[in-house]
Amino acid sequence: MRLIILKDKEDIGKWVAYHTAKKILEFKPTEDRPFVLGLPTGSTPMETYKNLIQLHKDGVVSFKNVVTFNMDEYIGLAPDHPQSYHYFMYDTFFKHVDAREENINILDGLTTDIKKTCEEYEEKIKSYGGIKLFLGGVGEDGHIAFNEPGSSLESRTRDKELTYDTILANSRFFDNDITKVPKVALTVGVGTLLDSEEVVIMADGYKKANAVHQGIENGVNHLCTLSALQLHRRAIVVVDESAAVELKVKTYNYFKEIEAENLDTNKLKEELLKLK
Ligand SMILES: N[C@@H]1[C@@H](O)[C@H](O)[C@@H](COP(=O)(O)O)O[C@@H]1O
Repeated sequence: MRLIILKDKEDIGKWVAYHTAKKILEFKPTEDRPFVLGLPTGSTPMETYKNLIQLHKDGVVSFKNVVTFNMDEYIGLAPDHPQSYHYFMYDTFFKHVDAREENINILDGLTTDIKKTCEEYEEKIKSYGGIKLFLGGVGEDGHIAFNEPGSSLESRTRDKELTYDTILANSRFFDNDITKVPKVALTVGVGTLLDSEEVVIMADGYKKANAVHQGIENGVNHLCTLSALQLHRRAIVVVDESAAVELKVKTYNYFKEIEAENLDTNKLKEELLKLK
């Protein structure tokens, strides 16, 4: 696992956007051979989307031949509900770039057949040969997507009951009223994420520091599904200084040192522009 420690959330957004655009450009996607990208919602990836949109506007990257699969969706929220992940994705990202409707995949929170919807999602991912790059955030308790503590590390796309902590944390998007937060969600599994060719998880702020510590310095454990990334061949965790405060000085120094060449976002952008 790589750990990239950057100054702040703005830098995380740049780093992850440049990294993502670089992967897309290197892949040279076409209609018949699209780049398959896994996408998250939440406040953490906002900066990444902002930077990806700018790169698109500057003519650096196109999403025309990028097929996307979103991580999760609340059960019971219609796509036009402002807090649904459908709405978030269009509002935050898709409507600002050249993504094609037929290439966008988001779990249907209004499905009447959960099992079928989840199986079809997995099948569709497979039909594209799997996900090249899955971006994600992390919950305060270390969950990735909606894989709450205790999720099987082999789990696939399914419905998942949300913990009280997650409901409480997400109530900030629902007028701080926990009764308005859906109690169940559809989510890709830990196994689904681990099957991706590369996974990049972002975390910023002190509230995520414990999750980062548990996920990186402790053993693989279903109580912190972020830690499952230790089993992944190509996992990158990108954090800011605040989210790194609970790491041991030794761990912090080690990753700062071995990644020293890879922390300069201006340099990353220059490298990206050379690929254009
Ligand atoms: N299902 C989402 C996760 O995918 C996200 O990583 C987490 C953190 O959200 P935020 O980035 O807003 O802190 O929230 C929700 O639980």
